[in-house]
Amino acid sequence: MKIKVINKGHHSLPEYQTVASAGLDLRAVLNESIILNPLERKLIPTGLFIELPVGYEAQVRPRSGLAFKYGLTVLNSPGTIDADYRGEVKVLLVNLSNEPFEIKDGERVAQMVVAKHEQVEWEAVDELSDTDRGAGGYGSTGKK
Ligand SMILES: O=c1ccn([C@H]2C[C@H](O)[C@@H](COP(=O)(O)OP(=O)(O)OP(=O)(O)O)O2)c(=O)[nH]1
Ligand SMILES: [Mg+2]
Repeated sequence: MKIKVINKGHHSLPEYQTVASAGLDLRAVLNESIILNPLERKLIPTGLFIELPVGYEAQVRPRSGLAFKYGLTVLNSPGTIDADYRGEVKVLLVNLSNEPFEIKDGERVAQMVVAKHEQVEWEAVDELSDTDRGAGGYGSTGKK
C-alpha cells in the first residue's frame, strides 16, 4: 500500500505493535506540544498521506489506554479515510476529562485499521421483506 511521510525525521512508518494487531498506531507530528483542555477538540497531524486501493477504507480509532487513563478519545470515531483521499491523515482528538492533556511530538495518539468495504447499488422498492424483528430496535429485545 502506498504511503507518503512528511517530517520523516520525526518517526518511521506506522507500525503494528504486535504480530496480530489490527491497528497501526498513529503518532502526532508536531513542532511543539499541543495542550487539550477539558472538552477541547483539535485536529492532530500525523505526517502521513496514504493511497488506499479502491474498495479499502481506513478507520481512525481511539487508543483504549488514553481513553481510560486520560479521557482522550477520537471525537468522530471511527474516523473514515476514503480510498480517494490524498490529504494528510489527521486525528480529531477530544479531551473528555477534567484535566488538561499535553500531546507531545511523536506520541501515539490513535490507531488506524485498514479494512475492505462494499459499495452498494440501491434497488428502490415500496416494500421490504418481513422479519421477526421487524421495526423493533433500541432495546426492544429487553435488557437481559
Ligand atoms: O478522522 C478523520 C476523518 C477524515 N479524514 C479525512 C479523510 C477523509 O477521506 C476526509 C473526509 O472525511 P469525512 O467524509 O468523514 O468528512 P466530511 O465532513 O464528510 O468531509 P468531506 O465533505 O470532505 O467528505 O477527511 C481524516 O484525515 N481523519
Ligand atoms: Mg464525507
